[in-house]
Amino acid sequence: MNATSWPEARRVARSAGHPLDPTDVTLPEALGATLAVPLVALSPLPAYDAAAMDGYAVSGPGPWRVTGRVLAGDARPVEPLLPGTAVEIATGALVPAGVDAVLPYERARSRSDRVHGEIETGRHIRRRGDDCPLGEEVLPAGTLVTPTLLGLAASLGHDRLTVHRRPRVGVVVTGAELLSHGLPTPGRVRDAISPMLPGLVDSAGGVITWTTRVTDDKTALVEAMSRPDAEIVVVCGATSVGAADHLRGALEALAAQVRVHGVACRPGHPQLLATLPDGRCVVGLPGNPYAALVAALTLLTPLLGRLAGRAQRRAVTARLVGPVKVLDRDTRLVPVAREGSVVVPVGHDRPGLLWGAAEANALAVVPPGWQGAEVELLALPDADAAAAVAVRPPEPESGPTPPEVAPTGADGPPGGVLRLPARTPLAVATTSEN
Ligand SMILES: Nc1nc2c(c(=O)[nH]1)N[C@H]1C(S)=C(S)[C@@H](COP(=O)(O)OP(=O)(O)OC[C@H]3O[C@@H](n4cnc5c(N)ncnc54)[C@H](O)[C@@H]3O)O[C@H]1N2
Ligand code: MOO
Repeated sequence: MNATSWPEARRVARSAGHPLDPTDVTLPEALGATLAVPLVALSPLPAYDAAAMDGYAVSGPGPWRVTGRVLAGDARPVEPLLPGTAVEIATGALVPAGVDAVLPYERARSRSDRVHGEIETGRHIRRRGDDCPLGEEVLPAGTLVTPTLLGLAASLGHDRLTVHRRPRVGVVVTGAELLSHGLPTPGRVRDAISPMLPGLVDSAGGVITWTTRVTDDKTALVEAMSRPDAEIVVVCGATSVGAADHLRGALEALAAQVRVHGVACRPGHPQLLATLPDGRCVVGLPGNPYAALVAALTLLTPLLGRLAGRAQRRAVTARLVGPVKVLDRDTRLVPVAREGSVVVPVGHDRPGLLWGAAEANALAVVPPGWQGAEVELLALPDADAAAAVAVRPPEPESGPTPPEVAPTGADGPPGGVLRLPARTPLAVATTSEN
């Protein structure tokens, strides 16, 4: 196997597709997608001269005679103020013409209908367009739509946003030994990859539209991968060279162009990336769950980010402190936790074990022969990100709850394809692609 270097693998993944078509969606639907056009101010901000404090809007030198009251939301036109007069005004209310300043209640002394105080011309008035002029390009295309961006878009007068369509991901889970629930038994293990994929895919800008489990059989794998309704097919397991590992054979049968044929990294060595003749991409994740996570962050999230139209982010780096086994030829991906200004390895990072990664904030990228202190970090979607949540519309059901696959794979339906239930609506993490 001629393994691609880790940085090159990510570059190839990022360039293996193009941003998907723009689509117009409501603000809530846009959360987690990427702006396909710049966010423009449809209104100046503020949209009108507005009071910034509760108090008196005054005209000319004081003392002032109070002639009325303007509250926020008052739509009736207010007469221009004459010098020597004032109106009581609420924060956010439209400031009448002729006003020189707003005098906050705390600074005002009032006697009968007269008000006294010191003013500074222009003080406590937010002038129309002061914060943002009409037509300003506020954020560029390629910006991730976050909860904050939705608030800003609403302030600027948007009801809908033009975003890139989210890339659809189909998942093919291989492995006759896999259980989808209950305790592991001799020869049987729990499928640990499918549960982590929806969050990873969502946080990178995509959406899983179907999940299928296949027995260890090349024809079944070819059939599952031929489903056209996803831009990316993720195959879990079957990447290696064992008697039951049919991914490479299936790709050959499908006349796929393999672009990454193994990556010089540990774990995650056998991961691969291929393009099918119709343009769909296939990402092969090794069966060992931590290796699958590494491969997802190496190949899948950059590809998703590209298809989702996300601008590429600058690498985040940190000083790595603690024992790390550095390899001669391979990049190591090490789960780390932040401790003050540095990151430290958390351990528990064998290829089959997600314990360390589940404790970590990020994976540190330790290049071959590394001697330095700084490392690149790949952020892991975390609870904070998951809390910035949108509930996506339910995805199409992909069939009834499946039976478990028998160890021999012989009890599956004709063609060996078993359906897994579609995932339920998901808490969406909005971290960017790494
Ligand atoms: N002769 C060689 N054998 C192996 C090599 C190699 O280079 N030469 N590479 C090893 C490495 S590294 C990895 S990683 C694995 C990759 O294996 P596959 O992608 O073919 O996956 P499987 O063989 O199906 O499974 C490997 C391992 O992972 C468990 N598994 C599979 N799927 C899941 C899942 N969804 N959830 C939890 N665990 C899963 C499976 O039971 C096996 O234990 O190959 C090595 N071998
Ligand atoms: O490198 Mo494998 O990808 O260790 O588990």
